Amino acid sequence: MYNFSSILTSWKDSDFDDKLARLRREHSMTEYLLHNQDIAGRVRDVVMDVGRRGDKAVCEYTERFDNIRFEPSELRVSEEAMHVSHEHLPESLLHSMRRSIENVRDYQSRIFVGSCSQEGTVKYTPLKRAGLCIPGASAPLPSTVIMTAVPAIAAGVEQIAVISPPRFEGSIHPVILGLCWELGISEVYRIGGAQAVAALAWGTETIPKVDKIAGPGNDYVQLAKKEVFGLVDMDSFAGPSDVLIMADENANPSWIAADMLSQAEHNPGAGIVVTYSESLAREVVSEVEAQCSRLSRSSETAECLEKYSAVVVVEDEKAVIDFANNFAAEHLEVQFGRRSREIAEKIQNAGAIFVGPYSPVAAGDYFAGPSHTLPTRQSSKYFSPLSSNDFVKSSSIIDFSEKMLSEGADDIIRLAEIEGLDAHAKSVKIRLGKAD
Ligand SMILES: NC(=O)c1ccc[n+]([C@@H]2O[C@H](COP(=O)([O-])OP(=O)(O)OC[C@H]3O[C@@H](n4cnc5c(N)ncnc54)[C@H](O)[C@@H]3O)[C@@H](O)[C@H]2O)c1
Ligand SMILES: N[C@H](CO)Cc1c[nH]c[nH+]1
Ligand SMILES: [Zn+2]
Repeated sequence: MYNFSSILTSWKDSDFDDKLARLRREHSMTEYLLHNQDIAGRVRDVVMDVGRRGDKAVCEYTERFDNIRFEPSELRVSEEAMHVSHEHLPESLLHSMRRSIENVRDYQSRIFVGSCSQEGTVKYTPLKRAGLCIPGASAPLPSTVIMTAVPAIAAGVEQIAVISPPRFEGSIHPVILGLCWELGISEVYRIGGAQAVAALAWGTETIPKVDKIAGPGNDYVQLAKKEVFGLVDMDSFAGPSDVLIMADENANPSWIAADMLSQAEHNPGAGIVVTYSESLAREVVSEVEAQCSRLSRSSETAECLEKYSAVVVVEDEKAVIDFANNFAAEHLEVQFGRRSREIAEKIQNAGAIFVGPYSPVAAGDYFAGPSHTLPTRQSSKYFSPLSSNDFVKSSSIIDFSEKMLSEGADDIIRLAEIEGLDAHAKSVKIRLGKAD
């Protein structure tokens, strides 16, 4: 059995401030970007090289980082392989996937701004071509296909290209392929990391350029998305997973422990609890110790608990809420029994908020409807979850009549003249017969 007593920390302990500062550093975007300039530099080199040399560079980096030698013509998965993978999906799995897809489609359609009529003010147009990153190195994540592709489909994106890193013998997990086929996506490339993001952003001889790249991934994927911003659009920084669980004294310690472990098993992943109840905190730690050893990925999960996780006891309820707003979690659980909704109302910073004891993160990861691709490293202070609204762009509409122009003419002319831009002023005057 594991001993995780070191993750417990209380405001009454002398080293509390130090432990909290370490936890904040571990999860801070600022610290991460300041101290990973070397990776960012290598990612930039890969991105630029792919821009200059296209497929040749993509194949070289795939050989270097994934140990697979491909010819450019082999990068795209054949439709035959995708069709066969779909045929082999077990009926029960396909049934669960379809229920999940329906929930996501329904939620993403309901929140889509593009379907609200804004006649005469703004025009929404779906992006034509989106590139989606599906992780596959530490663990293949088929559910991420649903959580990235269905929002794009709900927005009306015409073409979707998927990248996912090659595993042994260059294959992609068959469930990822089968699921893409189920969703009508037939353009899948078996490449990952910065080289794959760069290929989608620049376009290569065999991979057509996209308009936006979205989806989770490791440091190389996320830093490459940041690097190609401008050439294409990108979604948030969706890196290593975390959950912050706010709990009162009546919350269930074994359920909380299970939810902490479910994020820590992502490796890298973090489970953090904040409560004002010392007895609950102690029970959570014992439960984590008891449950961790029974998991199939127990040693990696234990490592993530020790490195990135914590059970924090603070003074009172207000301190719990302040901690949560400061931490800006990717996933935030509110385990305050009947008061969970009321407490959730006080939260400003969180990627997704899971309200009450029957909303584990797993419900959002697989089924509820919002995408599980969420901003990490405390970036939920300024980024939002991936959604159908990421796959639409807007054009403003200015549709003046002669009357409207003449009513605004003096102001427009004055504002243009103060900038010394006579031609701007004249373009109004000429229409109203005021030009000299
Ligand atoms: N925030 C979210 O919404 C969310 C959702 C799902 C997954 N995730 C996260 O996504 C991540 C997935 O990571 P993964 O390990 O599966 O990787 P990945 O599949 O995202 O990327 C793997 C690729 O990285 C490249 N790479 C690896 N080591 C490299 C090196 N030393 N130099 C250059 N390139 C290198 C390789 O080309 C490899 O193919 C995890 O952190 C997981 O927690 C986040
Ligand atoms: N919790 C992860 C990041 O939000 C997503 C995921 C995929 N599969 C299981 N979980
Ligand atoms: Zn998860």
